Amino acid sequence: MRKPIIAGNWKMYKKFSEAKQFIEEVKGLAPDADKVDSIICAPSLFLQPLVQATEGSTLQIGAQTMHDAKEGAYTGEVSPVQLKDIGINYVILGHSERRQYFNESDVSVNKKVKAAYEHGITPIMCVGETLEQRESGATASIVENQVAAGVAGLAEEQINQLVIAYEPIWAIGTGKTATAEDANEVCGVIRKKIASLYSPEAADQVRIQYGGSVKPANIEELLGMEHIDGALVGGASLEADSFVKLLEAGLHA
Ligand SMILES: O=C[C@H](O)COP(=O)(O)O
Repeated sequence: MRKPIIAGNWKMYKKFSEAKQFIEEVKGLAPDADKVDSIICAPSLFLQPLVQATEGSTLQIGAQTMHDAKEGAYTGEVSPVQLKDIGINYVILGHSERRQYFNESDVSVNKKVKAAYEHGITPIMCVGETLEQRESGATASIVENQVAAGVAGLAEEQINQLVIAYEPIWAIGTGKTATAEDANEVCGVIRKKIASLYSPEAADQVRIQYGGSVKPANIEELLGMEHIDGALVGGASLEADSFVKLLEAGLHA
């Protein structure tokens, strides 16, 4: 049985005062860490104070991106060493917004995934198809290729720790959710790809989240699916009440 992982992705939302207020409201309500992994991926600017604010809580703070180099002349970037040093254990990599607006490619995502492992940070590696790709029947091949490129060169014991987020781009922030069956089917494709690249055991361990307009009203159905082990949530992670409901759904998955 794979432990559910519910991660909020705040993207570039919230002022610091709002972020702190949210953490104060949620930190005592996150489930036991042995039952659900509960994570908020906050803007880089807020990471260190939010890590401090969650000390002693099962709510963890994650990052939304990082550079693959451990240090260097990369103005504006944050390194895996810097993240680990302040207590960050999760990082979202290859989110479709990073691929679309910041030129991230399968190759750069793969470098970042490897760098995250080198520094003891668990990657949440995002994959997903556009509407055009879905309509042309290319979803499975697109997602399989993204997965294969993203994990290239990783050892099987690293794969066991991996989190993959399947986020159909057309469902992000649009209010359109993939049906639970469709989401499960693609998550199943991902699991099968991991089995073919590594082993059935690795495929059984890897955790796969669904992301794209997840909210309290639909999370239970999604988490009830065979291949969906969690959710990566944007909009519905911004309000404390709503995020707590998502965490509770993880507890009952
Ligand atoms: O990382 C989260 C996803 O982009 C989903 O965002 P959303 O829940 O607002 O659709």
